[in-house]
Amino acid sequence: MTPIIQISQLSHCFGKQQVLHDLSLEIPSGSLFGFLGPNGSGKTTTIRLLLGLLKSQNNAIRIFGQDIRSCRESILRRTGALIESPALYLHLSAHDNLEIIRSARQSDKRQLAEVLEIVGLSGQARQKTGEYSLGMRQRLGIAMAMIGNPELLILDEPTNGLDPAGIRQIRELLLALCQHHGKTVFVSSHLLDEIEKTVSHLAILHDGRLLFQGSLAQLHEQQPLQLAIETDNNLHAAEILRNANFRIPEITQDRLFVAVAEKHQIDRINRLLLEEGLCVYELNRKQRTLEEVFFSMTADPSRINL
Ligand SMILES: Nc1ncnc2c1ncn2[C@@H]1O[C@H](COP(=O)(O)OP(=O)(O)OP(=O)(O)O)[C@@H](O)[C@H]1O
Repeated sequence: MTPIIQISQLSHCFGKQQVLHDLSLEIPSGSLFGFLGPNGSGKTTTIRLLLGLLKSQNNAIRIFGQDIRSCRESILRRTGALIESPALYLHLSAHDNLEIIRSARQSDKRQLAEVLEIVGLSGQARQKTGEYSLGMRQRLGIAMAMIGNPELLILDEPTNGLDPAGIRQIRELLLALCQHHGKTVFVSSHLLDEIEKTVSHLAILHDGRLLFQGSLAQLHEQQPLQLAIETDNNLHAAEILRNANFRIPEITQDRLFVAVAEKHQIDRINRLLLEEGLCVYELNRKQRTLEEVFFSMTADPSRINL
């Protein structure tokens, strides 16, 4: 896939504070790309640089193959954005808020009904946005970003402050935008569960440095394999495996977890336990959640070999 956004060695300083360090990223066209990082890691700064709201200090950002510094206008015509919360006229309806943007962008009037339908607000289109819930406002913000039918949507923390139902609606909306409406969606978030359920690709940022970029599958492949084992005597099983030089990171009441480097060790573990007369009830690969991976990376980024 051709990258729709290419960032190469992007650095940024606010005064003497360097907040981005040589950030290089490629966002594949058609992807739902999650941009993850703890508070203050530089996500919003990156997004503001992508949109030309901050001037990049080196020649590092290309979107649709064009340089943001020299082609900002033509890039923004093909890009919709939502940074945190949408700026709404609260005394106006959703329809009228959208109409202001539509007329400024001189896009087709039929788009209003279309975007309202996509974000599930057709029924409340004439209601004042001051009466909208936070989730409805965020969905309207995404509808606003879609006016002009942009190929690329850049959304900064669109689920911030939402309840679980609101988060789920945004998640379904982002998936639909990508899968059914052909958009590339670049979304920042610190909600790891959400990212794991939604994105096809992701990048992890920490203190302005990139720790990982790639697909979710690649991220999981890089993680050490662990086996969850249940036997009729887990303590004895742990002792047998330790004696055979296996590392046991964790024992819970009903399982022990064993670190394995290669697939064939699983067979060896099984044989060792059976030879010692243990009953093996379960032998299962344990996949670390994104949350576990994220915290292990951000707790000690130097350990990650990317
Ligand atoms: N306008 C500014 N002037 C000075 N420093 C800033 C400015 N904007 C951001 N920073 C600093 O840059 C760093 C990165 O901030 P940024 O908002 O990009 O992080 P973030 O990952 O988006 O965090 P959050 O999840 O809290 O929004 C922080 O240390 C922040 O204090």
